[in-house]
Amino acid sequence: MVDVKSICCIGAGYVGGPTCAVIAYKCHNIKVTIVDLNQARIDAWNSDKLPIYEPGLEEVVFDRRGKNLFFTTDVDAAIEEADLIFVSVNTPTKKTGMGAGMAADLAYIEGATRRIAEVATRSKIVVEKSTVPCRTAESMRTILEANSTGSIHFDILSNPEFLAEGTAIKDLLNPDRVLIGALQTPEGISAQKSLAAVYQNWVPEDRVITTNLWSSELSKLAANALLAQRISSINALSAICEATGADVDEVAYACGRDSRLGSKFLKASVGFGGSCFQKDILNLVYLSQQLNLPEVADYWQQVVIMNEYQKKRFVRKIISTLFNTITNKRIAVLGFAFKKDTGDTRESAAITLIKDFIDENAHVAIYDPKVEHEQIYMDLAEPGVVDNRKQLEKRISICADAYEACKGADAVVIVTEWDEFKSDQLDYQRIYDNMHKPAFLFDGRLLLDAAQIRAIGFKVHIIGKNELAGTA
Ligand SMILES: NC(=O)C1=CN([C@@H]2O[C@H](COP(=O)(O)OP(=O)(O)OC[C@H]3O[C@@H](n4cnc5c(N)ncnc54)[C@H](O)[C@@H]3O)[C@@H](O)[C@H]2O)C=CC1
Ligand SMILES: O=C(O)[C@H]1O[C@H](OP(=O)(O)OP(=O)(O)OC[C@H]2O[C@@H](n3ccc(=O)[nH]c3=O)[C@H](O)[C@@H]2O)[C@H](O)[C@@H](O)[C@@H]1O
Repeated sequence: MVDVKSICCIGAGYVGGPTCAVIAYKCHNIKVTIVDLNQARIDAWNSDKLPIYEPGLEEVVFDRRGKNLFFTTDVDAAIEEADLIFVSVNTPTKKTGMGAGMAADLAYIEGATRRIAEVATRSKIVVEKSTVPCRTAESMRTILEANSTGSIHFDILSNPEFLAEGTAIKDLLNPDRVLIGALQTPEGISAQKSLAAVYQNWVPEDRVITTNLWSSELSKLAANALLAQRISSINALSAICEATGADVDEVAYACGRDSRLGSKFLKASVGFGGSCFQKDILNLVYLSQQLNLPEVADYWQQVVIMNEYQKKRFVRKIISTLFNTITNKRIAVLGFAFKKDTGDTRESAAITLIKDFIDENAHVAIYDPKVEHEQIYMDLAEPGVVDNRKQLEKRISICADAYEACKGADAVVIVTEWDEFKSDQLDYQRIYDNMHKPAFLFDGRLLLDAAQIRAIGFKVHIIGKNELAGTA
């Protein structure tokens, strides 16, 4: 077993940054160096304004930075110094070539692995932290072994990350479980124990689960698929609720009280977003196809199909309610991030919705408390449609607060569940007074008290609720 004294993390993103900052925070005797090829990102990690917004992250980073936590682009030096290396690079869906639109692009994993093989002059434990298809560790081991010389030995572990954005620090400080997969050889098991010992500095022993490598890799894809499946299930039910007068919140509560089902992750919404759910399910679909399991592939694919349906269904509802046209109407979109408490916009439902509104020739006024304006322009630019900034600026306005976005609007659409949009936080009377009449409000997050908002005069549509319910 190796007594880990020095850790390198390759990839200073949403996972590598917070995960390894928490290790430094909890293990003062371990030197943690987080590296990235992206100089701007590393500069931001070394500045007062960190590159990602995550509650509690600043406290952790500012406490340990310069002591046992370092951020640098000097990848080779950090690899060389480390006993243990986390590979936490991006694994996006492939855009071209075999498996395009489904399979994970493993080029960054391979690049980082080859770098380790080139630079290392002594044995290392290499930990797959990124989410990868089942058996990727085998490819990493083959590359490392083929490129290593003499007495250097590499142990590969799988240690997938389960944090959710917006609660990353909380999740890392108090995880439900830490999963470590290893080859079940004496060396593999010893490496597994070395990494377990790092986590056991703050995670209770019974929450550190050890499995074989392939179970660990597949468990990560499985966990995300099961979570996303719950959202698609409740969203499918939300359509039935709207058509029947059942209330999706009441249905979710009634079902969630069954201890076999549990109450979490049953919030109907305008559709799940984020960089991982769709990517990881498609990855699982591709894996199933490759394994010649078409029924299994179709089963998981349906979770993504339902998510797309939910977004389109919401857009259709908005357009039909606004008398079948939103041309030249002002639509205020509250929230652009894929969920609250993050500035991350990857795969956010807001992007799909707003592009559809633009296609219908509406003017879209957007407000989000944490997303950078430049990011919104980047996400909405679409070659051939609104491919330059000037064109886009004519179609959207990015506003400083919700009141500015809603001023003169025909409809307000709540897309992200930020606390500041709740009925008791925002002055909806003031918003109503400054809107075109009839003033429509579409709540894609079940955030508002419908009766209260209707009493002001708004025409309200809430996902999973039928306007006429209770009146029949
Ligand atoms: N974002 C999330 O909440 C979660 C993500 N994951 C998984 O973790 C992995 C990383 O995700 P994120 O942190 O969100 O990605 P990210 O895109 O924010 O960060 C990845 C970083 O790796 C860097 N990088 C790529 N190749 C490199 C190389 N050869 N050397 C040095 N740096 C390199 C990139 O410049 C980038 O800054 C993905 O596999 C993702 O599926 C897992 C759990 C949660
Ligand atoms: O692999 C990953 O990247 C991570 O993906 C998700 O985390 P994340 O995407 O950050 O956030 P979630 O809280 O899971 O939310 C994902 C999306 O589902 C939506 N959601 C979530 C819960 C719910 O009940 N309803 C619902 O619509 C959210 O608004 C958001 O758009 C998982 O929760 C993490 O465990 C996992 O590590």
